[in-house]
Amino acid sequence: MTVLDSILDGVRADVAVRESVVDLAAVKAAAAAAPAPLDAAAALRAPDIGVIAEVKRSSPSKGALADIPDPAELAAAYEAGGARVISVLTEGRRFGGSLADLDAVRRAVDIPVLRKDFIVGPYQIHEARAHGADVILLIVAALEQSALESLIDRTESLGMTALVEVHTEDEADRALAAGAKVIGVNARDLKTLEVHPETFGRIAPGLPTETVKIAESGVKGTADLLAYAGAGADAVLVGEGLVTSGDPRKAVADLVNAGAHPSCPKPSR
Ligand SMILES: O=P(O)(O)OC[C@@H](O)[C@@H](O)c1c[nH]c2ccccc12
Repeated sequence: MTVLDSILDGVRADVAVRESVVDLAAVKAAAAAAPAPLDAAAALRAPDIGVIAEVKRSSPSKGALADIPDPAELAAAYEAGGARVISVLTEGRRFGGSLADLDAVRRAVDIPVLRKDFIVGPYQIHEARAHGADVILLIVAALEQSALESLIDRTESLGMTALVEVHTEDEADRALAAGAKVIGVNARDLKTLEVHPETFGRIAPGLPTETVKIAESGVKGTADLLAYAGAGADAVLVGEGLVTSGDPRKAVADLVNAGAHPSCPKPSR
């Protein structure tokens, strides 16, 4: 059993518990009553390299990264530093996140918010919307093709953006076949937890020009952002490098400024 499989087992158990308290009909009604979603795809397509800044307490590979007693304060610092989107991990068992974190961040910022979790079915998508998310993550390695397609459709029908995560060329082909418009290449293989920074440069050039391309994981500083930009990234998704920085506003601003500098390669759109 891979790490991903064991995470998914825990997620399914947790979703079943939540659904026994708030059923699908109720969560759909809450989603329908939420304020309209923001257009995250447009934000990510804007000129220069975008930064998606993540609220991340711990990870299966590194254990505890940061306490983050006040996720709203951290998210506000990210926004002030120029982040385009805030990513909030809501998986509890391995990443120490929660829907309460998502709520707190949603209240604290005016930019799009990504619910970062292991989505296994439609319930979590309506739940994400009900808690104010504008973007959700769909991990190709965790989903059958038919489920991937229907979850992308469900996301878009709620006015949200699906960030479809891939690790290999085959997964990228599956993402495109399922209709993904925003693709994240995760340098961390969720089956082995190893980071391979060259993965983005291998996969991104094969994606259509119009696809929004996000480089995920392993960004510690501006050199990493510049390398991903050179390989065609529209945006980078950064967790550990920000939560462990001591000054998250400055850490984001340094990345944003590097991505806006004339010497930084620009997205080819
Ligand atoms: O902390 P890092 O190396 O900057 O990585 C952030 C992000 O890419 C990572 O948290 C991530 C990418 N895809 C995921 C899927 C689930 C959980 C976490 C992730």
